[in-house]
Amino acid sequence: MTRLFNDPADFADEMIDGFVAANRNQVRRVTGGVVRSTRTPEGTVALVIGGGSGHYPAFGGIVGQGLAHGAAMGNLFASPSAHQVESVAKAAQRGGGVLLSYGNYAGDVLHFTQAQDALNAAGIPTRSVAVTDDISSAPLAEKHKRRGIAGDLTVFKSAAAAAEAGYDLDEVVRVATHANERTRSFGVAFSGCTLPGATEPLFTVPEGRMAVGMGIHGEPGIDETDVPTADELATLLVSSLLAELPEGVSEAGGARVGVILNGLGSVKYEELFVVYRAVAAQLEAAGVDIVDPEVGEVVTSFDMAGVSLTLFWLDEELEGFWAAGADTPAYRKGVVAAAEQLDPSELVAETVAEIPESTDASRAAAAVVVEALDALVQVIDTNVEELGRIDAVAGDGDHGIGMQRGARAAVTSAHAAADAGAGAHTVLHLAGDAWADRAGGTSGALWGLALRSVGTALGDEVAPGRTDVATGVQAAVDGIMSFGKAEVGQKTMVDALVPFTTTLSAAVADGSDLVTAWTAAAAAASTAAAETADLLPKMGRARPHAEKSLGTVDAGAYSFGLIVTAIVPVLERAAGTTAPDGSTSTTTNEGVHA
Ligand SMILES: Nc1ncnc2c1ncn2[C@@H]1O[C@H](COP(=O)(O)OP(=O)(O)O)[C@@H](O)[C@H]1O
Ligand SMILES: O=C(COP(=O)(O)O)[C@@H](O)CO
Repeated sequence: MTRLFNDPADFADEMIDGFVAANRNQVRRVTGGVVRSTRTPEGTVALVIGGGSGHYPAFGGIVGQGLAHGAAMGNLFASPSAHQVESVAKAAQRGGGVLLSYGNYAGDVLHFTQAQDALNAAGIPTRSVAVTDDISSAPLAEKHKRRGIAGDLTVFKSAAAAAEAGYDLDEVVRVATHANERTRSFGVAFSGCTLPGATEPLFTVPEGRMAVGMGIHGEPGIDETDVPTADELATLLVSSLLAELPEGVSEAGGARVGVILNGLGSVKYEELFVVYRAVAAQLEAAGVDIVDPEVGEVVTSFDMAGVSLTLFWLDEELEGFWAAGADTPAYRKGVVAAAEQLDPSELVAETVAEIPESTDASRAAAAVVVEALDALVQVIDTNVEELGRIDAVAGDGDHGIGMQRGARAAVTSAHAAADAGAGAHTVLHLAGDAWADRAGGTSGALWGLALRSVGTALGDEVAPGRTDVATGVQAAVDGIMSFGKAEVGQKTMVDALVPFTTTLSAAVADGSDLVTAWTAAAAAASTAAAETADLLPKMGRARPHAEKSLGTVDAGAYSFGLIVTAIVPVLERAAGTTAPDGSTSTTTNEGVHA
């Protein structure tokens, strides 16, 4: 149970502010996260890590000498936005290029990839390595689909040590990739976790039971048993990992191995030590030479009761990096020479976006956009619990809170922009950035992209007509499919998006007014969303345990259908076909004219 918070919506930001205040000699606050407070030699590679808040020490807690140069820190259990990652990377980089490294989660992959593209376009050579150590989350043949858990530490530490040894970007990528190949983890859970302000846990484990292979966000596991003894748990963890030796390791006997026994938030250190006693004995009985074991909290999940074991199969190069010193707020090892502190003035604060010129016509359209976003927030607020329930069947259950965070941030930004005289394009662009920044996650990335795409089509000059709206919707769908790589039939929001845009564009082309066209398109999207219950997920977090999803609709498709349906009355009012008191009229609207 999480007890200490103010407004839950501000928890992540307030947590980061407090973390920075408590660790001023190691980290500095920048837009999107934190960077080292110490100077990094010019020309060296910067390791920028990141992910959702709620996993301390990951990710800000392991920023410092011998480990990360910066961490992009997203909202609770949601990836940071591309903008946040880009901001941290620009503050951390010192001319040698950037390696982005993060846990392999759908939202993180989308946002970090977007940031990587933007950084390369800005002339900062940037590469990425996603951590895929959780052997329970996908079979070996699909190792690239596995989730990242406490193996973050072995990959991040190896990459950082290589960067501090002066390796160039290609070599740092090679080391990080090799460390990821040589890292295997396996975890169990005894309870769920409750996010700040929530009255119910995000996910649960039945009392007296142990969820084997459950993810750090409650992603479904592979088995459930009674809670074992500490020694029996050690046997399960060790045997599961010894059953999958990485390439290049022919046998456990004689192998040198870094070991992490990780607590997920509410298992006491003393309990971990009882388990580690048996872990060490069983590894040594298998002939393993244990090197620099870590027992404690490396990657947590709020107040989740759980344990994971990580084996880092060393070779000579990796052992040197594993043994290297580090000095970060949450992880210290060996001796690290004190580096010069940066002057606060050296970290330039981000500039606030200017509001460009717009016409009265576009500002009138912007007012309709704001009303549509208000309707969007209202329908998400009404359905937030149901969206979380649907997403929890095979995903991590955060679709409802993620959409709510994003939508509320977007509407706040949209109102502010409209009040400042912004046109439709600017209102939608700022709303899209705010959505992605606050929501993170897969839906945060995609809805941010969608709003920006529609905004580009509407512009800040003309009174957008139904053709402009249809063009903007099509651009949004094209962008989401190009960026997210999902196709129809793979159980994602694309299954509702495509029928929506197809129906809308066809109706507009046939001469229907916008209200008629949008109403027909919303019906098509809602029907398609309902039909996703018969599909198996092929993309996103629900994919690894797809069979659990049969019979349940896709959360993103369902929320999309709710949203476009909720916008119909807004368009009717804008077209003057429905008065604020709900009475209707029969005017033909040529476009979105407030
Ligand atoms: N590659 C993708 N393209 C389009 N939509 C996707 C993709 N991957 C996942 N989704 C959508 O995202 C929804 C989950 O959103 P969210 O809860 O934000 O994801 P996560 O928590 O995994 O980041 C899914 O129900 C699905 O509709
Ligand atoms: O869950 C996380 C990110 O995954 P999403 O796909 O954004 O939900 C985060 O807690 C770990 O980075």
